[in-house]
Amino acid sequence: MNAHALKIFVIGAGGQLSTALEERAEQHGTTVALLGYPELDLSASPELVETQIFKAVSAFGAQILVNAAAYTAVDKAEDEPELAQAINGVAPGIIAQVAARLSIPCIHVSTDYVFDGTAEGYRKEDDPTSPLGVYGQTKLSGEMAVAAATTDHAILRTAWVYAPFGANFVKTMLRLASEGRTELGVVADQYGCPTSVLDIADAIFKVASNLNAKPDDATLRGIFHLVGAGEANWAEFARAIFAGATLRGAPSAAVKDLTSAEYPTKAKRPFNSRLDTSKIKHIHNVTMPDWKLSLDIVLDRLIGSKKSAS
Ligand SMILES: NC(=O)C1=CN([C@@H]2O[C@H](COP(=O)(O)OP(=O)(O)OC[C@H]3O[C@@H](n4cnc5c(N)ncnc54)[C@H](OP(=O)(O)O)[C@@H]3O)[C@@H](O)[C@H]2O)C=CC1
Ligand SMILES: Cc1cn([C@H]2C[C@H](O)[C@@H](COP(=O)(O)OP(=O)(O)O[C@H]3O[C@@H](C)C(=O)[C@@H](O)[C@H]3O)O2)c(=O)[nH]c1=O
Repeated sequence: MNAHALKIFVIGAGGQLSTALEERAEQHGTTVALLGYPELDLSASPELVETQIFKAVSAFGAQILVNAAAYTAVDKAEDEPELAQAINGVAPGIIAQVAARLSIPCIHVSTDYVFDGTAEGYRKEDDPTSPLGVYGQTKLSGEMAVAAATTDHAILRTAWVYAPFGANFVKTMLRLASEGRTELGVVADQYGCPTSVLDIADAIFKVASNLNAKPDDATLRGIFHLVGAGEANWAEFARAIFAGATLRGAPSAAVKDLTSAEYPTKAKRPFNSRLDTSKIKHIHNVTMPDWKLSLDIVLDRLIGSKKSAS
């Protein structure tokens, strides 16, 4: 282990982001420790949560605290608003308070679903928020709790996250095709920016290093949008997944465009949640790859590399 490695403590284990951070820590010259469910239950009493986190983070001697845990079941959150609020709305504030007590920066991750999706174009960090459902409302409340607890924070709003592991849209599409579905109806009127969790992890290591290097630089702190370059609607995203599957000899399905009304869900989703990433590019020097290039990397890991044409 590198004695000078940046020590990063991650709240959450086994999720997409916590797994990616753990996997990529060494190549970024950092040492990562994680604390997640069931050892830590973020919905437990705030006193217990704070005590457990403080003890673990201070014992590790962390220089940065990252919150990678969240309640991410968008539809289920409509039926469990209190649980979603405890995990997404309250716990981030407790985590940020621990960071403040230890005088270390806190990196928190939020979502495009804080927007209602009615505006045109790409959303900037200070555009008005107006979440449509419980998940987005609780994530917005978490952003506010972090900002209230410490100015030494970076809140990274990402979107449409996919990974070679965990639960995500790419894996759902591949699973449905492998189960024999030959045609799938997918909504084509919700637009956003698909984002590989591997790119998010790389960006977090860079942001962590910047925050650590310049503890008094306020411009490095605040809210930043962090999504894959490019855009898609969910049907286009699905078609790209199946095109990649076909090239790799894996089962694929035809995609039929649906409207949101034709694919009813418990929670409403924004029609346009494209995020503008120029702020993180200019301030943290983070340039996110095109989501289609990153999708290739994830598909390589999930179903193997492309078969050469013979
Ligand atoms: N996934 C996406 O499409 C998007 C995610 N985000 C945000 O990115 C961040 C990372 O999300 P991602 O990794 O994809 O999410 P995952 O759902 O893959 O992981 C969430 C993690 O939080 C943990 N967790 C949930 N409840 C608790 C609890 N009560 N106590 C402790 N840990 C808990 C889960 O543990 P367990 O598995 O044991 O339940 C899991 O490790 C989150 O802040 C999310 O809101 C933003 C935009 C899009
Ligand atoms: C599986 C499936 C989904 N859909 C639609 C439903 C929805 O509008 C869209 C995406 O569905 P999902 O349920 O996979 O995605 P969803 O849970 O809405 O994804 C969101 O997760 C949270 C955590 C975030 O923060 C967001 O950025 C976003 O990634 O595709 C279809 O149209 N057909 C299908 O067969």
